[in-house]
Amino acid sequence: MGRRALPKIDQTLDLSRHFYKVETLPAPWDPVAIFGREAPLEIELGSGKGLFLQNAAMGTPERNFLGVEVAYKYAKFIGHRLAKRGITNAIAVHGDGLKMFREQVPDASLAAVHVYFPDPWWKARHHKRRVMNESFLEDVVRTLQPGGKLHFWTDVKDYFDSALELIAQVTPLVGPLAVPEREAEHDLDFRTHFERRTRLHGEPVYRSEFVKQ
Ligand SMILES: C[S@@+](CC[C@H](N)C(=O)[O-])C[C@H]1O[C@@H](n2cnc3c(N)ncnc32)[C@H](O)[C@@H]1O
Repeated sequence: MGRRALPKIDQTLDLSRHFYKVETLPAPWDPVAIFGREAPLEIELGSGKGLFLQNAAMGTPERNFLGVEVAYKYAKFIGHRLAKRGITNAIAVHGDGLKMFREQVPDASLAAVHVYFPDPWWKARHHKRRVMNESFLEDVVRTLQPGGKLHFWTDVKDYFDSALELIAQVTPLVGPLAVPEREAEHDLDFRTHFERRTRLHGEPVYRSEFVKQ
């Protein structure tokens, strides 16, 4: 599926509290400096246009959310989206999420990791570029707190099956737990934009959830 152009953003809006670059995140890692409070932190890798971040932040105000997105214009668009709505418990970060996990996210610091509809890299010789790889999964296990969750959804059956096999092989995560499909109550009542598009096309979505014990 291709992507539509992004709506224009208001260049005068102050994004300084909602849009970061991986290199400008506080070092050492300090979510309190970003969010101004202590709260369970959830990270989404590959946030696209940011629907998950917006809905999750508004629906669970007692948690903090960080979305990392490698495409600059999407990351900035998300920052704008969050700033425009005055959301204080979510930020967008521009950069390589795999590198951020490897180099910056501390052990046992996360309540959840979310990966929704990652780029499928269809050709077998490109599968090594898939984000659900062994090294990232090791980082997920390392950075989740006990009881923390990994959420992985996709519309690509082959990616789903191979990622679940890899999770079983290389991690102690418990799952997959069943994630039932929910009826959408309004036009943006989907986990992400890609879930919305996939379901509006009448195609299946494969959902999984794992827990670190
Ligand atoms: C197919 S889109 C899905 C977007 C969104 N999760 C959704 O479901 O609507 C995958 C997104 O992952 C981003 N991405 C790919 N590799 C990444 C990485 N290493 N770090 C951060 N974002 C990444 C891409 O730029 C793209 O926006």
